[in-house]
Amino acid sequence: MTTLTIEALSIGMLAGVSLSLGSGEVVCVSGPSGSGKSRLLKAIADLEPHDGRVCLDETPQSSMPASRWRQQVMMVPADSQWWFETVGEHFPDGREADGLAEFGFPEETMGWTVDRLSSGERQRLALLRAMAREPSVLLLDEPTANLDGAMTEVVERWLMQAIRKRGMPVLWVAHDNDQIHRVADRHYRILGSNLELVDGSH
Ligand SMILES: Nc1ncnc2c1ncn2[C@@H]1O[C@H](COP(=O)(O)OP(=O)(O)OP(=O)(O)O)[C@@H](O)[C@H]1O
Repeated sequence: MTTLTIEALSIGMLAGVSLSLGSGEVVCVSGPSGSGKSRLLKAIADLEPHDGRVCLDETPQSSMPASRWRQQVMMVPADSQWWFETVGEHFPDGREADGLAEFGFPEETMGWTVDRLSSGERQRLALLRAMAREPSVLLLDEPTANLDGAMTEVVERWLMQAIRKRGMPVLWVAHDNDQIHRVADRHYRILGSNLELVDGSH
């Protein structure tokens, strides 16, 4: 059982955000462009300085080196970063990615160079790469923004199965209400400097 607790977190325009996510729970956050969704995820991932407290179970973010925290509380940004020449070098121990075939990739994908990837391929491979590192918590920033309807549903199903099986708390930034209805256990909307619970989502 893993729990992520956020207490009185403030970053940018957002102030005093408090949230608790239980094992296998998906909490969606939506809000207008520029309202602070990505910055909220970055603060929780310890990628941006912020006020307030974030805890993984009983362990505060402030007590752990940022690199170790980020391995456990892993953010998958909308624009993923790739450092090596080939896809396979980004996967731990050269391990084959679970879900490769399901996401429509041929076996030789691990040998592909990163610079040939389309935006949708990058997005799917970034999700597989994150899951291969076995984080305790997942922070997803519009994980299907570059995918068509059919692939969005494949990726959603795969993610939901993995999230429930591994019991990961997940904060999922989304703008599509249909997707939010499909995946969210709870839905918050950013209104000004606050997160407001959307009616009927709990
Ligand atoms: N490091 C930073 N310092 C100061 N302001 C920042 C920083 N990073 C982002 N901002 C600003 O904070 C606001 C929120 O940015 P953020 O990227 O979180 O928005 P968002 O809700 O994710 O938007 P979108 O849906 O367009 O991706 C924006 O006005 C942005 O310009």
